[in-house]
Amino acid sequence: MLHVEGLSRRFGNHRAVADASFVVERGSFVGVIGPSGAGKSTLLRMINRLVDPSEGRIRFAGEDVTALSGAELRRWRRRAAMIFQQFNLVGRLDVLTNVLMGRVATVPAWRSLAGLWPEDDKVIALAALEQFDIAGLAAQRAEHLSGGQQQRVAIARALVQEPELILADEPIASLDPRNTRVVMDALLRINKHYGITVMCNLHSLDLARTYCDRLIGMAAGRIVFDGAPEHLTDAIARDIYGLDSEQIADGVHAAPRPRLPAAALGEAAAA
Ligand SMILES: Nc1ncnc2c1ncn2[C@@H]1O[C@H](COP(=O)(O)OP(=O)(O)OP(=O)(O)O)[C@@H](O)[C@H]1O
Repeated sequence: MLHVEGLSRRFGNHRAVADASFVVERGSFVGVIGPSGAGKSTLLRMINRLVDPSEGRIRFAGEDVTALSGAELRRWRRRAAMIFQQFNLVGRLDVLTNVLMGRVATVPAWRSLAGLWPEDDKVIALAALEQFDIAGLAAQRAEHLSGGQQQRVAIARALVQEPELILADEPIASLDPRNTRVVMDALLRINKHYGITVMCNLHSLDLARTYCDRLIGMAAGRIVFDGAPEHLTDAIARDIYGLDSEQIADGVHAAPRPRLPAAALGEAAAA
């Protein structure tokens, strides 16, 4: 179980996340919704500790995540795998090797550096690709894949980390409608088939309502809704997004800001 208690993050005088508190039950699929700039990404990044909280505490299965550093923090990032809008694959490497990167903590460094991955890990990585119908792409360079295929590779890489929690930060923001469905189905499969808890930032209310069993609504850094999708009325959605009824009916919301690849921000690719 994930406990978030009074979590805040300030950038200068601006509070990107203000006093967020909630508990996430194991095995749930939680959508974090809200307009651009609401604090969704900062919230997820704090849980993974890519961003340090200014105040508050994160606990997971009794462990104080906010207090972790060094090797303990790296271990936490394996348990809480992050999926990014821009996929964060190594384009010049083949798909199988990208997925094997998710096993990097379980093999001696010399083996991964030399590309001498244990056969067992290759089997695990291929099986993960098969889960998402892309095993046939194993030998292709990641940069030659479509966005939807790349995001499925990123999800397979997260899966082979054997995480307990997946934090997906706008995973479908760069994808067309068909690939959006394919990627959301892949996340749903991870959640339902493997029982891995998923927290997913989404701009589309329609998608959030379709895939998530709980929604956390954010506006201006604060949590303004926390409940089942069926309890998120159009009136509440209007308040969260500051939109009119027609826009809510269309499921259209402010587009996310394009993000720099996390690698460019110095973040760990599959941390
Ligand atoms: N590194 C940073 N430095 C300064 N301000 C930041 C930083 N990261 C986020 N912010 C600010 O914090 C606020 C929340 O940003 P955040 O990216 O968490 O929102 P979001 O809901 O994920 O938005 P989007 O949907 O557009 O991705 C915004 O006002 C943003 O400009």
